[in-house]
Amino acid sequence: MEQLALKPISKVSGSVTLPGSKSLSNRILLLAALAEGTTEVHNLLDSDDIRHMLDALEHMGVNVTLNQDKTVATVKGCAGALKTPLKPLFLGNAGTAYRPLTAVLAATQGEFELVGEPRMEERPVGHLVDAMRALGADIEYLKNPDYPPLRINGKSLNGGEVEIDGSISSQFLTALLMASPLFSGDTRIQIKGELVSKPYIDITIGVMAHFGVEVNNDNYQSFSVKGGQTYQSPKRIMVEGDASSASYFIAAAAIAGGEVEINGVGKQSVQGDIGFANVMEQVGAKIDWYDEKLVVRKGELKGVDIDANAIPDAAMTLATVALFADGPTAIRNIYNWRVKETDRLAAMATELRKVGAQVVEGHDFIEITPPTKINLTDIDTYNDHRIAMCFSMVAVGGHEVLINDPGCTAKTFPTYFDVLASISV
Ligand SMILES: O=C(O)C1=C[C@@H](OP(=O)(O)O)[C@@H](O)[C@H](O)C1
Ligand SMILES: C=C(OP(=O)(O)O)C(=O)O
Repeated sequence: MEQLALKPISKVSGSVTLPGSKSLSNRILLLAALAEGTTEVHNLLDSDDIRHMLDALEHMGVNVTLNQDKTVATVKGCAGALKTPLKPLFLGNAGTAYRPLTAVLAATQGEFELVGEPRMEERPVGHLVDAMRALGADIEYLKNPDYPPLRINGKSLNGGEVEIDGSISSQFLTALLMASPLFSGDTRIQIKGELVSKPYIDITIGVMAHFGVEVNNDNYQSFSVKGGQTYQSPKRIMVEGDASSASYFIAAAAIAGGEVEINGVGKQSVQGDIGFANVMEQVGAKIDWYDEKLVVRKGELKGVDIDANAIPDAAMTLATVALFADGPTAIRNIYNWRVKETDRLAAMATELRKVGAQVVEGHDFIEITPPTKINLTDIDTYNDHRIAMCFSMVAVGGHEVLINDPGCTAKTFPTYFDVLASISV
């Protein structure tokens, strides 16, 4: 297996331009494909998760052309008329492709098989399938109940009143919302349990609005969408930089200093993970906020105790920032770390202990006490892009670290280690 030896970094300084947001890219591609009209998507992310969505759309007859560096896509909308693909749609481990496609295809005439990487078969999808079945969808589990792969016999659905469990993943509600305008009648969705990762629902509602569909959100408890609508292309749409990817550069500047300008997200960001910048201000980073960029400098780093339910992805970065804080850090209300690329609570606890931290791993929290001495060790990355990127903070803190399988960053940020090198001194 490939291993990357990251040498100690004494300072980070300069400017980075973030790749496009994963969450926005895959939502926009799917709605552009379903829409009436042609959409030019700018600053699209070029990564594995997006490629899986693009391949799936292509296999269903959608015409997409990409520019040379694959950051501008021209999508000819099919006005809801996706074709039955000749083979199963392989969606890797991309939740933002798998979940929305499950709901949308269940409401589209045709037969579809949705498959993925082995880990995708361990990531639950039952809450979404339950809701879709309650609306009359014909979805079959091909291996284990509640988990991918799925066979979908798509057909016209009427909509109506439906409940969905929101306690494990917001992606199920996102998927149901995106499919709702395709139902013939109106839909009213009631949330069961406490909805997690709420800011991602704002992203969904915002993208749907760009495509001409309004969602009524009653305090994240119930949602309503009118039926019988076709998405309308906005003609041109710009993807903002990825706020989760920004977290690594915010953290790096806060730990190592120098000054880093991060282009692509700022005060105007629609992504909840921008909240990581506020958390880092609490930790001690010095941040200047502009509409679409941040400038970050080092500060004295304090341990904090936060509820990170709203920023589950960026919060992982805090777990490695914690290695350099002056006291313990607690990250709470993150049970669903366990059902993402790997069991992230267990994996982060194991790898942080290898570096020398004292760690308490709870059912839905992690507490990290910084080590007195950082050990030289190799970091297992569990095919989880974020673990690979998070542990680069060890080098940023001035200690060599060996990252196993660094190529796993291809899920959302294939050029991450090059971009980090470009600002490292
Ligand atoms: O809707 C989205 O774009 C996402 C929602 C979050 O998942 P959960 O809602 O499962 O927490 C997040 O972790 C994921 O990376 C992207
Ligand atoms: C949880 C993640 O991915 P997914 O979109 O596959 O859920 C992630 O990117 O951290």
